[in-house]
Amino acid sequence: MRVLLIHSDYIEYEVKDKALKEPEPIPEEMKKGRMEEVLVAFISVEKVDEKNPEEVVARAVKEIVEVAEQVKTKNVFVYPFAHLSSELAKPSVALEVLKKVEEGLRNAGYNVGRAPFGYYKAFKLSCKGHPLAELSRTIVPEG
Ligand SMILES: Nc1ncnc2c1ncn2[C@@H]1O[C@H](COS(=O)(=O)NC(=O)[C@@H](N)CO)[C@@H](O)[C@H]1O
Repeated sequence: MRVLLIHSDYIEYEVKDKALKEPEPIPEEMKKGRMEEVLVAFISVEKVDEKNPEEVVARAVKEIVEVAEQVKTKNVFVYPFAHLSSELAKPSVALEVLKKVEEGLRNAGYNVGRAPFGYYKAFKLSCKGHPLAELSRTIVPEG
């Protein structure tokens, strides 16, 4: 799994077209979204993660919580992003993993948003620019 973490004043997105034949079914209210004072986590789920998705989810939640504590935000936005890796997991696995990361962060007490999976989306992001505002993590299952 590749994670790009951007501490932002805001992120906003708008769903455009389908990027997959069968994207995640979403309610009308998920077609646009915005979050403020937020740690945005752009996540590419990788083929290697299919070996132990549970482990990768647990470690991703831990890494994201650590950064959220450092930058002092309780708001996290999970953004499915297929461009941080050339070895992507198949969409069915990727969506499940992303939903579990969202759930894990919520269980850790964070306000969590997530962008819809399998769509082309327009987005605007305002990076805060401080020394910890741009970080990345690579998580590979050991087990
Ligand atoms: N492994 C993955 N990790 C994160 N997001 C993914 C992954 N696979 C698919 N997606 C989601 O599905 C969308 C399309 O994925 S994609 O790989 O870019 N494109 C496609 O698969 C098709 N356009 C055929 O190439 C991405 O924008 C993202 O929302």
